[in-house]
Amino acid sequence: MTKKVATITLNTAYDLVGRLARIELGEVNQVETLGLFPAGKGINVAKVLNDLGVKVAVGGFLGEDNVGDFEHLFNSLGLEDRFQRIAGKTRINVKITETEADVTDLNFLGYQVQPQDWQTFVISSLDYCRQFDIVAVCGSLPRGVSPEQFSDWLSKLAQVGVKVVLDSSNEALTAGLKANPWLVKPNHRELEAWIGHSLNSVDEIIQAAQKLQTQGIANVVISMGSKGSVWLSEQAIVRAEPPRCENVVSTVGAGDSMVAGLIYGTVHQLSQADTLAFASAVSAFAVSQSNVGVSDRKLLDAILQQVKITVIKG
Ligand SMILES: Nc1ncnc2c1ncn2[C@@H]1O[C@H](COP(=O)(O)OP(=O)(O)OP(=O)(O)O)[C@@H](O)[C@H]1O
Ligand SMILES: O=P(O)(O)OC[C@@]1(O)O[C@H](CO)[C@@H](O)[C@@H]1O
Repeated sequence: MTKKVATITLNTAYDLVGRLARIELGEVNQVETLGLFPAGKGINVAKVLNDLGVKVAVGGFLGEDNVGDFEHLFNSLGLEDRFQRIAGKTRINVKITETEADVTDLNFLGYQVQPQDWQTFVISSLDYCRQFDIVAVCGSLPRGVSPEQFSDWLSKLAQVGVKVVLDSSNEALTAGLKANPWLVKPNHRELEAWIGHSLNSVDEIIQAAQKLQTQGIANVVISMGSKGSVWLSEQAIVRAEPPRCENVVSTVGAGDSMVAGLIYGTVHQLSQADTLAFASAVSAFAVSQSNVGVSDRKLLDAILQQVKITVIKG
């Protein structure tokens, strides 16, 4: 039977994505706008899964003042809309890619979740999530949701019997880890922040990831940008190296595309190595475009052929 998938985004965002040679602080900067997208990590994961032919439901919070483009997206893709509308606006995140540099993020403030909103969310989400096999909980916490509330809800979600995939950062990641999700995907920097010191080689990254594993997390996937990723499970440690992308347009959503690829592999019962190879190809595909999604399956297959997989232990 096909596995049912939902993604939860508590802190949704409109992404305003652009590109310029170099940001001059204090000056007027002309930006080549690449798009304004209804987004947030869980929505990005859902968009990619939908392109890959996996049916997805989406939930979390949306500000009722600027909900239009989100509803248009859900309708046009046929995503099952479980979002709770609350007072206020969904935030806008500005993302600028400089030539030969990383993305600069300017994340603005959005809605504030009220205690009553959270109570309603906890009751309804724990109810509707029962019908799913995999629930991906992605992104940061909005104002009004404490790490303790998040951890408590996530523990209850795991107890419902779904496979919880967690992709978050900072205090939400630390709090979420206490709920023993089935899979986590921090990036290299997030792992450093969690462990409290820098990690300067793949070996050091694996050692730190093993500490996460011993906390009771069955699958720990660490993404390392253009250097690829490692996946530690009870069975094996696998490393994937994507091909070098010559034309990086925007790395926004690369991590979300990887999470979508990991879920795709799980849904289709691929092996650990095949799943990580597939997820690497999907995420490498993502950096060559301004938005997330898989528009060209042939190109994805071509990238997949170039992913290098190494079984480090297994
Ligand atoms: N320049 C690149 N070339 C090829 N693949 C890449 C590149 N950058 C990222 N990737 C792929 O995307 C995956 C996720 O990237 P990264 O570690 O930057 O995630 P992230 O920081 O969670 O991303 P996000 O920007 O979505 O938060 C990597 O493991 C890799 O497979
Ligand atoms: O502030 P968060 O929730 O951690 O991240 C939000 C965000 O940066 O993540 C996505 C890219 O991964 C974007 O669509 C969105 O703006």
